[in-house]
This record gives sequence, C-alpha cells and structure tokens, in this order.
Amino acid sequence: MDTATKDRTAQLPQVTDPRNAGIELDLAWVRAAQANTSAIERRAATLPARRSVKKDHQAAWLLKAITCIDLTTLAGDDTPGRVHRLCAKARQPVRRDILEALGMGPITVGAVCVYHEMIAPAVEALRGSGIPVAAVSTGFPAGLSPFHLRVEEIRESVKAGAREIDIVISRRHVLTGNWQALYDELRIFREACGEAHMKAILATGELGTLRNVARASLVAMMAGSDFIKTSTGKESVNATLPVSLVMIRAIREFHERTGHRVGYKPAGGISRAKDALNYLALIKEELGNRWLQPDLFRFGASSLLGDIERQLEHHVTGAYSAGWRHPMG
Ligand SMILES: O=C[C@H](O)COP(=O)(O)O
Repeated sequence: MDTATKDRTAQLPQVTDPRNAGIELDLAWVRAAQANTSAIERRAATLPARRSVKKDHQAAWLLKAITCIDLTTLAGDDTPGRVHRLCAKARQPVRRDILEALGMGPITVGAVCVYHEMIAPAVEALRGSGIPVAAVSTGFPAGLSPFHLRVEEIRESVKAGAREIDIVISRRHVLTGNWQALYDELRIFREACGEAHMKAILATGELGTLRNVARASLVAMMAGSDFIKTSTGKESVNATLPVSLVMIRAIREFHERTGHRVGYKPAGGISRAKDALNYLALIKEELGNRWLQPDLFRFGASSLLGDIERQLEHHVTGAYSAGWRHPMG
C-alpha cells in the first residue's frame, strides 16, 4: 500500500464538529422534498461498475471501513460472554501481523452496538479503549411499545453507560404524513439522550417510497439527530444504495442550508468487503472526505468485519482463509 493513500484514508485526523442542535420543523421544506426513483436507481446501479477501487488502494480503504464499523450483536441469545468476545474483536479487529505487513499501527472499530441488557458487559470489556457503546432503543426494532417506556429506555441506557443511542422512529407517522408527530417524538428522544449521540433509524424498507425516505430524513435532522440510519437489520429490505443516495443527498442539503453536519449509517445486510467499498465511494463522491470519518459515517454490521479480514489476509499472503477462522463473538 502506498503511503500517500494510507495517509489519505486510514489515518485522517479525527475532527469533531459541534453537535446538530436541530432547527424548528420546516414543513414547507419537508413537503418540497422529492425523489426521482428511476434517476436514483440508475445512478446507484452505475456505482459498483464505475468505482472499482484500484487494487493497491483497496487495503487502505478496507482499513478505513473497519474504523467505521459499529460492530453489532442484536440477538435474543446474546450473553455477556459473546459480548466480551465481540469487544475483544472491536479492540483488535485485525491480526497484528497483517497490520504490520500493511505498515499500519493498531486500529479499532467505530463502536460496539448491543441491546440494553448487554450495555454493562460491553462497557466493562471496552474500558480504557475509547470505543463507545451504542445501544438500540425505543422498543427496537418495531418501536411500538408505550411511548413513555421508549423514552425511559433511552434514559436507562444512557445511565448504564451507552454513549450512542440508536432509536427507531414510528413508521406510521411517515406513512400518514404526520411530520409534526414525527418531529415531536424525535425531539423528546433527543432530549432524553442528553450527552449521548442520537442515531435515528428510519427503517427505510418500511417507509413505502423514496420520497418518504427523503422527507423522514429531513425531519429527523431538523429534530436534532446526530446520525440518520437506514435500518434495524430486521426489516425484509435493509440498507440499499438507492436509499443511501436519497439519505446522503438530504444530509448534504441539510448541511448546505443549516451548516450542521449529520452522520450517516447504512445498516443491515452489509456483509461483503466489496459492498463496503461501494458505500465508501458513494460517500466520497456525494459528501466528500470529511464524511469518511467515524464521527460522521458508520456501517451497522454484524458480519462485515469477517469478510474484510479475509480480503486483507489475501492482500498480504495471496491466500484466502476460511470464514470460520474469523469468528465475531
Ligand atoms: O444495526 C445493525 C444491524 O442490525 C446489523 O445487521 P446485519 O446483522 O445484517 O449486519
């Protein structure tokens, strides 16, 4: 890997902007948002073909992708033991010999993402690492528990040590065009988060149209979300490139009009290294290098790291190892 590429991608300095405080709900702006589905799908379809990252640069981009992963376990049979193993992986996501062969020092993932009950073991296992714990919340994944309990769940998770809260929105507010109700709900969630960063999961696979995705993205940012996130990973359609294009363009517009930078998190079904490269290329083209930092970009993924490790090992040794040699938890 050439040094210039390494400097440009894996080792960019960490810059943190002030948080998005949100703005008043601007209904005229929300209603004016449109999405030309066929143009968006055409543009998204050209991306994998057009943007093949050159072989020499791939390793640097894959290392960059690792630093942006929210390493996730969200299963009913999660245990403290599994979470401890996942956190060990988060601290050292790539074998030292591979990093050394690539001329890299230690790296970590962006965060570890768990359910509320697993926050305590994750906080304990990550102590001293600087890696934040993210908790899914507000009745994840459906978000249909009583509202006061959803708000209380956020408070409990922050108290337990989560520094990031991945909330789910009420899809019905989008499907009925009740933008005021969506905005009000998100303001209350944001307030309950306090110092913890709020990532708003739109569950785009359940929002019906790309226009709804664009409008919900704007409302979520107006309400003060630090990140907007595609999916819970539990919908039948999760992160896709067309949906990403719509959300990323909403982020760009929001930045142009308000000066606030909001982060982006595609999540669900992103499991191959080449998918990760497509997302990074999309971010670079649409938002620029500033968004290729863990404070503004994350992958929500439970198995992506394993495939990236295999590709890096291949890059260094010329051979692929079996998937079972890269367990996550
Ligand atoms: O937010 C993260 C997702 O739940 C992870 O989804 P995945 O298991 O398809 O990678």
